[in-house]
Amino acid sequence: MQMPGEGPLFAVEGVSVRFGGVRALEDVSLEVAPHEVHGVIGPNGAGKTTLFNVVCGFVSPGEGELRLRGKTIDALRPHQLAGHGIARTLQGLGLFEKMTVLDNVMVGADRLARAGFVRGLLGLGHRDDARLAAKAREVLGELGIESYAARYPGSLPYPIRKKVALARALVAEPELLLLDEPASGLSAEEMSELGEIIAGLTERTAVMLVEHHMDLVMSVCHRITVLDFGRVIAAGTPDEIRNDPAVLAAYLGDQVEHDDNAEVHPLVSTNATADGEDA
Ligand SMILES: Nc1ncnc2c1ncn2[C@@H]1O[C@H](COP(=O)(O)OP(=O)(O)OP(=O)(O)O)[C@@H](O)[C@H]1O
Repeated sequence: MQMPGEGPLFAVEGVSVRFGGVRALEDVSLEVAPHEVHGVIGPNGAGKTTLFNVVCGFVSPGEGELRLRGKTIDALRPHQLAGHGIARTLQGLGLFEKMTVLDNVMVGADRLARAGFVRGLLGLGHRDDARLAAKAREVLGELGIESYAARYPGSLPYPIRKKVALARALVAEPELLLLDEPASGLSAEEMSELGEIIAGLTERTAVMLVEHHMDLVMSVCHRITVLDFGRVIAAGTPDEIRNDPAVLAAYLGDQVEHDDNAEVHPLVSTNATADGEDA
């Protein structure tokens, strides 16, 4: 595993994406250090989802490149993420409704064992179900949901389903975990628990967090990259971002456009940000 001080684990370098005439991303660069929680924020339409999709391999950048441990990743495809030690959760959780929670998580481990990157499972044949199940149970236990192992996702409350999706990503022991709006649909209490979970992940993985909820971003991220109209307008620690005039201007502009009556500071209250909708 890469250690701190060895340079970025992951880098986006000069990425531009156009959809027809729309410039969704323009010369975007960012670096995620090992064991860092790196937030990506920005007003509506800033390009966050497009950037997440580039990093997941769903969208090919027209220009620029992605680098993992210093090496360029060419033409990243979604199914190759696992082999690179990258796992993700999406807004639509993508759980298999006819499989138990345990089986859903085992699918994550099994898929990644085949890709040859599950560090704790290296050397396993993918038929070694007992060890996969033990590993899956261990991660469910860490997230406090082992008691749901035999249940089916459809019968569970949404916050539990979200944890199942997170367990499925974590079971692979990724070096980089990509989270797309993990707080959407959660109550304040659940969000604060999520914050604790994310903060606790850094011993084992770096996290790139795309998120609307400012309280969560400010409390868990070591560094934040701010997009506006597809460009990086600021990057730094939460304190630097909170006080950055360009960031304030971008959020205030967005807030005025979307809510003429809003009087709340856009970078300190979740009320001032739009909620992402889960599929
Ligand atoms: N498939 C697409 N085709 C055309 N334009 C697109 C497409 N996807 C995104 N865009 C445009 O690219 C820009 C960036 O969109 P994106 O969804 O990445 O922003 P975002 O920051 O995730 O927004 P939000 O916070 O509202 O989800 C917007 O102008 C959007 O309309």
